Amino acid sequence: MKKVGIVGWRGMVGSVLMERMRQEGDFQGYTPCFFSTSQAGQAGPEVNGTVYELLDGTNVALLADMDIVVSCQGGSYTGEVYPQLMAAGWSGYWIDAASKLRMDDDAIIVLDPVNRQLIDEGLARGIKKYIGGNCTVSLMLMALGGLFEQGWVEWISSQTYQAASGAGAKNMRELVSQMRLVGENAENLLDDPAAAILDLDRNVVETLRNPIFPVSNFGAPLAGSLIPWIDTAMENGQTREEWKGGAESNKILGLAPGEIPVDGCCVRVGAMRCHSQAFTIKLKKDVPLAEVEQAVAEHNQWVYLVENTREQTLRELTPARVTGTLDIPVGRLRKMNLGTKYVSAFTVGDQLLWGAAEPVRRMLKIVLEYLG
Ligand SMILES: NC(=O)C1=CN([C@@H]2O[C@H](COP(=O)(O)OP(=O)(O)OC[C@H]3O[C@@H](n4cnc5c(N)ncnc54)[C@H](OP(=O)(O)O)[C@@H]3O)[C@@H](O)[C@H]2O)C=CC1
Ligand SMILES: N[C@@H](CC(=O)OP(=O)(O)O)C(=O)O
Repeated sequence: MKKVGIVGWRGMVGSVLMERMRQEGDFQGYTPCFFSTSQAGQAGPEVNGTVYELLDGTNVALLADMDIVVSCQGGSYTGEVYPQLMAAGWSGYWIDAASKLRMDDDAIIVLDPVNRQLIDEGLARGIKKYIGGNCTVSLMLMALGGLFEQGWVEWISSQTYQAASGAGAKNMRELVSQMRLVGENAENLLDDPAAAILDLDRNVVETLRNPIFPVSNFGAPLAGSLIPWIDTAMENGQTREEWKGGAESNKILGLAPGEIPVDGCCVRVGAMRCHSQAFTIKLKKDVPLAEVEQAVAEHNQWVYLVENTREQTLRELTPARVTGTLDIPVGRLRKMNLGTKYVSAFTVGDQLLWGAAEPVRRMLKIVLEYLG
């Protein structure tokens, strides 16, 4: 029996991974071992009737005993532990949700509905590092994979509307705390239908600007506001999140760096765990809209078209509708006034599912199948 070490299983991404693995009956055909960096020796998760004792996630000798390690523990953990495993001569498979190793030459960014061929070639070539992509990138490629597959895309500009979950569990709590405070402070004015709307507005703004408003995680109000900055600064004025759009998309598609330019502005909004994106797509030729729609809709079993009407958009194309599902709706699809080669589209996806846990879960199955 192969041994699979799972690190980070109780974190936010790891919990979604565990949930999906249970739903899909994935815990069979191998011996799972659960690791923790802070709870070694304590009782871990119960799987198929067995409660697993937690192993020390910092113990390289224990990790080196695994055939496959799946980590949702984060980039600093990977940065500390992976080099030690390599130095110890470990030759197992490392599957990771963190960005740390993504751009390594000997790593493949995994999104199998889009790049299964690259993954299979990698396995055959003896590649051992398989890393989940950035959430906005994975969700964009799940949505627009059909257009890339056709070779129609000249460039893409993406404007993102990213959920609090992308910044972590504490940030999700902070967003809801902010919402609560706004609601509590406005309660009397809200309950009085005769209250002047500008008084209500002033009340909300005063709450947002109050020095005691909880912003220690985001650094600024998100409820009733937005934050047009995600991740660190790059030298060229992009944020790292914006840089990932171009760098990771081309790598996932097996293209040369920058072959298809992807750039835009990444913005944090007050959604809980669904990232949304508006795309301006420049096609290489004037493809009729019906063919664009067909290519998008036929690419994978999770993507589907939302009719470009108010009714269908409000019903299908919102974080509230999509959250907690693997659905990848694509709507607002139309030719733009900019010219016949320009297409506009909008998509929503759960950033903890296709954006983080699902590609990793599926990759574990692919490696296990490969190893037989
Ligand atoms: N959040 C996201 O949207 C995405 C995250 N990722 C990657 O995944 C990594 C993990 O992210 P995320 O899941 O948000 O991280 P979390 O902070 O939720 O969890 C990481 C680890 O923190 C420890 N921990 C400490 N206290 C608690 C607690 N009360 N509940 C649960 N875990 C606790 C656990 O490790 P231990 O048992 O060892 O103490 C856990 O595995 C990120 O660093 C990022 O690299 C990738 C894509 C998207
Ligand atoms: N940066 C993403 C979440 C994330 O963890 O991305 P990455 O896996 O590229 O570090 C966000 O804030 O929405």
